[in-house]
Amino acid sequence: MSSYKNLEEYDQEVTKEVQEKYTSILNGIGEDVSREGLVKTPERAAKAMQFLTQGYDLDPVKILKGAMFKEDYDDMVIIKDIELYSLCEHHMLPFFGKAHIAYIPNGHIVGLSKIPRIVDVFARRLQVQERLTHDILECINNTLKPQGVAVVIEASHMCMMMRGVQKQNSVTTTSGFRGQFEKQETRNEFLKLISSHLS
Ligand SMILES: Nc1nc2c(ncn2[C@@H]2O[C@H](COP(=O)(O)OP(=O)(O)OP(=O)(O)O)[C@@H](O)[C@H]2O)c(=O)[nH]1
Ligand SMILES: [Zn+2]
Repeated sequence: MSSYKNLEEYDQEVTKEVQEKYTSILNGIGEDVSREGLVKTPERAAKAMQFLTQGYDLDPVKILKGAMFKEDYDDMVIIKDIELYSLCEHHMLPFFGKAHIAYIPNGHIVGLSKIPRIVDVFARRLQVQERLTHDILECINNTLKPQGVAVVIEASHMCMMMRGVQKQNSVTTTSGFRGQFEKQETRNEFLKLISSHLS
């Protein structure tokens, strides 16, 4: 089964190559790479970047297929408030927030933890929020083949907070709906349930 990378699992050649680039970046911004605090920074940054982009090496279909169980339950299953951290592909700065995901089974349910796992698989890549939303949506739709699937993501983008327009409070919401969730009634039930505070 796919799992997250341990530090010792980083590809040494990739680490070395990326590390050299980070040394150039530090030099480029006028830093002294030989000062104590920075000596190991290029290596740390190279490993951090590999961690944050490890989703390219993971197979979300395999993750879902590894825990699909035959079950007749055919009501809505919602996993809400799944925290996510990704990197915007325009600035390589973080965007972060929550995903709310629902599906209506069609003969098979999926192990609950696999939904947040596939969120991480797609979030740990260079992304835009819209594509991240659709990647998750299509993966569940094509693999689980449910009666319907819905994905809502609410996120804050550091590239809009720390730089650029410098807006601290704006939240971007993206959504995608397939199957039964294309019907207004089902979609509204889902939206009502994710905005309630039952939990
Ligand atoms: N649609 C979308 N845009 C994003 C996302 N993340 C960052 N962006 C935007 O990507 C755009 C890139 O625009 P550019 O004008 O090429 O870059 P820029 O000069 O750095 O733009 P500013 O951020 O406005 O300073 C910006 O408007 C960002 O806000 C995302 O997930 N989705
Ligand atoms: Zn950005």
